[in-house]
Amino acid sequence: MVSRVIPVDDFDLVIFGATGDLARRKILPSLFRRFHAGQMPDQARVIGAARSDHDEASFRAFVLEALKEFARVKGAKASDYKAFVARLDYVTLDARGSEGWEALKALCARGATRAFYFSVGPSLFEDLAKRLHKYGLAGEETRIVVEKPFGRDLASAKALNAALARHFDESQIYRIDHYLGKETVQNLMAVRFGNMLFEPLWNSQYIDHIQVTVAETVGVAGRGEYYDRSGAMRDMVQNHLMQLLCLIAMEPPARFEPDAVRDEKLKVIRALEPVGPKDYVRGQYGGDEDHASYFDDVGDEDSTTESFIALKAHISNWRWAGTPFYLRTGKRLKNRASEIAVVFKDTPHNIFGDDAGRHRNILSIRLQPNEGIELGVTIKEPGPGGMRLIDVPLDMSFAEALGPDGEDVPDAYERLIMDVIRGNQTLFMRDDEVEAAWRWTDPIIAGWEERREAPLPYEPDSAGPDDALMLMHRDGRRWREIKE
Ligand SMILES: NC(=O)C1=CN([C@@H]2O[C@H](COP(=O)(O)OP(=O)(O)OC[C@H]3O[C@@H](n4cnc5c(N)ncnc54)[C@H](OP(=O)(O)O)[C@@H]3O)[C@@H](O)[C@H]2O)C=CC1
Ligand SMILES: O=C1O[C@H](COP(=O)(O)O)[C@@H](O)[C@H](O)[C@H]1O
Repeated sequence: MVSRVIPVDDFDLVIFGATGDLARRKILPSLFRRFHAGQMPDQARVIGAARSDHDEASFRAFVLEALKEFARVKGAKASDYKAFVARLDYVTLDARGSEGWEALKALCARGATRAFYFSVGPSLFEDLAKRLHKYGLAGEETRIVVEKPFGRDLASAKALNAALARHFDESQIYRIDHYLGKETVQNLMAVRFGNMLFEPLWNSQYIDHIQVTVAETVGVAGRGEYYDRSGAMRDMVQNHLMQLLCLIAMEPPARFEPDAVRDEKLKVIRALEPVGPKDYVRGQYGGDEDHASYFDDVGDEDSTTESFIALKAHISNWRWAGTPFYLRTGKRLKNRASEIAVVFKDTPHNIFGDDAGRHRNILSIRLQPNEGIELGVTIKEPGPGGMRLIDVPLDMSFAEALGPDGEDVPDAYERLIMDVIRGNQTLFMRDDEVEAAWRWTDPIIAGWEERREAPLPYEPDSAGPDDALMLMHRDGRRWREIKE
């Protein structure tokens, strides 16, 4: 089965920060993949903008190098790469000054769909918005894409929302959370709302608990300065894990449309109960002969920033009262594995007796690697040996479902950038959603800061601090293994 390519309108996409890490690793390779898939209209252009001095030719050469490193596209020929970079322009521009803006305006004068991707540090977001307005580039046809972090607390997020709102309507602002662009995450909605099978059981009457794990093997080297000011709570929980929790917990929206979906997500965030110190565990990775410690990576041995967090959240509403959501994420863990596990309750009565063995149904939604969805179902062990029960997976791996041409699942940025061009905000966060997420997160962080809590050390290549295991053990539950 080959995935369908839905054409988009002609566009000019300006990438502010086109020489930066995100542009090289994600944005430009994703655009190339869409180009190679035939989704970029003939006239569509990508315009890089940054302070670095490039002319068109040197920028194209720079992008070619980035694509060689980061865009592995099956079947792409040298001529495809060349044809793609022929669509690129470059403007040397300072977000804080006047250099380059008239040239950018001239390049954007042709009336195609126009999007500006703010792939620069957040301290420049307001400068960019102001100048887009000043140079007449903020008209209603314009869309802006804003990268994370969107604030570091409620106050800064509100200030940023207000600054953008001075120049753009909310319908023009695309706050990106790349987790929403992941194929499996969108499939979570398809599975929930496209099947009769799950939704009747999707509540605290049938679901014992939910686990969300986003485990990374990488440390914070290279991003230490940013990370040490953020920590796992701000870097991952407030945004990515929160979005996953919303999609699992929300009520069915009336339609798969931006405000219908975002209204439902907002209700979930607003229904989250406060989390006290007994319900979270923070950790920080140590080092060994093969790995630098967190202290080494950030260059500060007094840092109390967490590189791991596990917490138990409750949603106070009819659907979820009594079903805990356990979330954990961390760096330098034993495997890179992200999964949502929906653990159903035991059957109300065991007709087979204790000796037969008993298994719970677990719906596992694997975000990465090996994207797919697996449902653990209890069956009889084959053979004449009596009624022994075993757990077998009903497995839907996306690579298989997509067929030989679709083995590499599209990158989240591919989907999200095309949604910007299509003008579809469904998978982007609205201002009130981001603020509500900070409103829940802030007191948790303020609590540990007031109590001057230091994170617990954990071994590299482990599952995090042992206390994180206890968070579930004391409830008579356990984390699923972090395995690739
Ligand atoms: N890298 C990643 O994996 C991720 C990044 N993000 C977010 O994306 C954004 C970009 O991150 P990243 O690419 O890593 O950052 P980098 O520091 O690698 O790149 C920053 C870019 O901004 C440009 N820039 C800096 N100052 C100015 C200025 N005054 N005027 C115009 N351009 C300027 C730089 O180019 P020059 O010096 O030539 O001007 C460069 O192209 C940040 O908000 C980050 O938080 C979010 C998720 C993941
Ligand atoms: O936004 C971020 O996400 C990455 C993890 O993204 P993934 O798609 O590789 O799961 C994380 O490493 C980074 O710290 C964070 O800023």
